[in-house]
Amino acid sequence: MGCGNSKVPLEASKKGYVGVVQSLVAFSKAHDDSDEPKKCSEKGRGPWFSTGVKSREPASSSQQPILRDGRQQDKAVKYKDKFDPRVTARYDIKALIGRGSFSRVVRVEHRATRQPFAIKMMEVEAPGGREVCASELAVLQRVSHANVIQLMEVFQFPQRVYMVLELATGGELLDRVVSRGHFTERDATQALRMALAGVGYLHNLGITHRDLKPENLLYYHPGADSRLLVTDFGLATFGGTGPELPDRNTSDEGDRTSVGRSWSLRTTCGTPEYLAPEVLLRRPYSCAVDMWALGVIAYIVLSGSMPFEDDSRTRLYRSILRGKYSFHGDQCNLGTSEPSLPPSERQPWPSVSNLAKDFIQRLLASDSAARLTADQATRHSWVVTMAAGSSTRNLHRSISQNLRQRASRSSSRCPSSNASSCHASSTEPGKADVCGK
Ligand SMILES: Nc1ncnc2c1ncn2[C@@H]1O[C@H](COP(=O)(O)OP(=O)(O)OP(=O)(O)O)[C@@H](O)[C@H]1O
Repeated sequence: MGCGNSKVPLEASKKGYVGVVQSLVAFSKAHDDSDEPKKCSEKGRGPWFSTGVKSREPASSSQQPILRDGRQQDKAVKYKDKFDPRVTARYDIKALIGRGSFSRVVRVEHRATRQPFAIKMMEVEAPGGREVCASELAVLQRVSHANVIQLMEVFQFPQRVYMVLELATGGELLDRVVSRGHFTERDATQALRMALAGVGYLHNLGITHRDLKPENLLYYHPGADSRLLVTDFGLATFGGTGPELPDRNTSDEGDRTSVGRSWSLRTTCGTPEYLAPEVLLRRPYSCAVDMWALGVIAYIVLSGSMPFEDDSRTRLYRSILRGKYSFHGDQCNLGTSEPSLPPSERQPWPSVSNLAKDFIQRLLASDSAARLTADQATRHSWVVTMAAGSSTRNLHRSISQNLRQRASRSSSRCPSSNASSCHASSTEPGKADVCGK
């Protein structure tokens, strides 16, 4: 279940990782006209080799039911032809999972071990594909954490890159919220703690994700004890973490590599509803943008509605810059034509604790320097007390109702007049003049 518009892509021709796949292609052409994938047994030596299958325990086949097999399998047959035979010699393609802007993701089985994996096939030659692929690979080849999707092996050819990934079969974060019959603040903190663990790990490595949203948080398996995995590193970058740079304005037009929180990033990218104010203001920004996005995610998980939403991009950005959200409900939901629940029951916020609201407010702080870091967020009283306590207040009905209504009105979103009248200013006002330019 998705929340948000299509993403704002990486600005073209930035320095940094663009060159990685180019050099990979050049390397491949210069050294091997037969288009043979480069092999290596070790991670981290460079992007132009297969890393060899890693040994993280895959989900068992009994933990696979979420993938819808019928039509996907037919499509998989179609996509099999597009796969390089050197990949299909090793992996049996079972079903199509989904498509991204530059990618197709299929469920596969390792022919020798019968272990299930996902393969993300990326079109390197599509416009913009090179940058996205290079960013994703550069990050995936360096990470290993229980809450971050694990790269197992890579096959790289001039036109396509095949990333063999851990297979996540538990579905997206919000799908699970809806599919459960019961959802409490405690459940929310459990999910957020896992997301924070993954994001904190990335930040400690100097990586900023830049496209955190519920769709990019996948459960490893359908069981209640599943890990939650941060996925989709197409917009991720090295930088934005580490000691603050002495001169915040020295950055060139591209992102910089650096090793907490340095305001070293400049590229405007991400998904509109999740963009932090500093990104919209085109100021140098840091990994704090991920913490803002986690604030948006926390708001959605607890209410089923978006803190910032508008059909008009300009108005959406203006509300973000004004910090214009409220804990009083979502006018868009109130305005729907089939209100199967009375407004009081569509409003989870009166039932949500003040601590939870405080958590969100500290993440949705317009001043990025005041925003919680991943480590601070993990130690926030709401996360600590809810994880230890047993909150029984069931928010499920109103959250899932709101989420379903959002999904069903995706083609006819609520009138903007409603949206602009429904939010009260709650954080730093006064920045609206900057937006819409
Ligand atoms: N390792 C994985 N296991 C299971 N499903 C996955 C895995 N990786 C990606 N997916 C799913 O495959 C689909 C396509 O993912 P992909 O990352 O290629 O694109 P996207 O993020 O949906 O789109 P875009 O590239 O435009 O951001 C999504 O539904 C995603 O949840």
